[in-house]
Amino acid sequence: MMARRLIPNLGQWSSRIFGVECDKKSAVYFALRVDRQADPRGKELKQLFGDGKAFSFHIHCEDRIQRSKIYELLQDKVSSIPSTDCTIMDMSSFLPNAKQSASKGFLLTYSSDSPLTEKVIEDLQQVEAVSVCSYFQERDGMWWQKHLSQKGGGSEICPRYCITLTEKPEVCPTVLNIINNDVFYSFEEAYKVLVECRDIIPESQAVLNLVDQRLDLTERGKFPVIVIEGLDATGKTTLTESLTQTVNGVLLKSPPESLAPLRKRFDCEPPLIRRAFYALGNYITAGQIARESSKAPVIVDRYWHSTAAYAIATAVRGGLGKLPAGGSEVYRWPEDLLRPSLVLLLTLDPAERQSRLRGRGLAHTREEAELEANNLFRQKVEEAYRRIEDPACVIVDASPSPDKVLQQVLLLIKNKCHL
Ligand SMILES: Nc1nc2c(ncn2[C@H]2C[C@H](O)[C@@H](COP(=O)(O)OP(=O)(O)OP(=O)(O)O)O2)c(=O)[nH]1
Ligand SMILES: Nc1ncnc2c1ncn2[C@@H]1O[C@H](COP(=O)(O)OP(=O)(O)O)[C@@H](O)[C@H]1O
Repeated sequence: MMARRLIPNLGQWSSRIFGVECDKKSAVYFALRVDRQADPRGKELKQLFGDGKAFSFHIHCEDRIQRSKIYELLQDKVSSIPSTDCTIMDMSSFLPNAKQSASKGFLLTYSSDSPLTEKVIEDLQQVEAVSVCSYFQERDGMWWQKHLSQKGGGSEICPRYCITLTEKPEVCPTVLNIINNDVFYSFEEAYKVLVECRDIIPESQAVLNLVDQRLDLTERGKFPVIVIEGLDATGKTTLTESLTQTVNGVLLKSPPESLAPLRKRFDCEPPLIRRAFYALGNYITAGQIARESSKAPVIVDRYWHSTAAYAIATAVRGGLGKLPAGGSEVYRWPEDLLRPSLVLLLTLDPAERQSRLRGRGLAHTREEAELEANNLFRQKVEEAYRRIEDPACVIVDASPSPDKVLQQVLLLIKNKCHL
């Protein structure tokens, strides 16, 4: 007997809002409606759902670790359909109160019959935590959302709800999702994620042990703390090493060496887990910065800007215009994380960076590969870097020779940190 799918009751759904990111520029929002009056504004829904078939997939799972794993499965499944057969759009479902983050999913529309698409829909209906809905318009002009239950075994329960266009919510669902799901704004929030995934990722306990042994110092010492940020192959390693020697400083990096053996394991996890790992790396490094900056200048190779910029650029689908505007709360520095004296962002034109990357060797991580394959992702990372505040990055042109870049940086440090 197939386990009965938990179809959310109307109470939970009656006020749900669905946001569909239709393309790089716009989104359509609709909500379930209790009354059943035809909605003359249905033409946007007609455009959204098209003349063919339309299905949405959402995850209903209380456990956020499981939810993040199932979302990756869902993403793999829907992206296995050739784009010639269908249109896939990001869809989020959320309750109007701004505190609750959205449940991420997809809207799939297609006109001509495609066995592969039908197979994917069939397969996803078998995944208990995935809620599959179809969308159709009746002769009276009303649009309906119908929940599809698993085939076979349980009896067909197919509740359906009227839907109607609704206004764009005050807080965009993707921003809701970023906070403490993709980017962590406190130590406790990141720590909780690793505790929750101990059962499925045994290495989490090793990370938690290292984090528990961290230096719980949060105050910067009397010497300057300079963070060097930038995309891969902009020259961070070269500059941090020469700069550390020149100022007789201490070189640190995030994630710290102690987490290096575990990094590969967490780099292949969903964003929720991977970012919590990197966030905890920043807190370990912060303790080391606090200790070392009481004795000498500290140079850091990547820190919170990298964690936030890569996370935001990954979480926000679509173009640069979809990034949260400057000043958004997603760009704010965690209150409990040691702030550096100065953050320098090395920038380089793509062609020069490519040639340095070739000179250095192949990309190692999935993220580095993504950076090279996806110009838009790279632009979003760079733009997210620039929008992070308190402290904001100071832009450095990294195209001159290593020595000239070093001289430029020494001047900046002298002016800004009186070193
Ligand atoms: N360090 C660090 N890297 C992150 C984070 N989030 C994503 N990444 C990405 C950035 C890079 O594409 C990739 C490799 O990071 P790193 O630059 O730290 O590693 P790698 O040993 O290649 O050092 P290098 O590129 O030579 O500075 O991981 C984060 O929070 N911290
Ligand atoms: N200012 C520079 N001019 C030319 N080549 C550079 C410069 N800085 C670094 N490189 C070279 O570019 C490659 C990447 O430099 P690296 O310091 O490893 O960058 P990152 O740490 O940002 O990935 C290396 O082969 C390095 O020798």
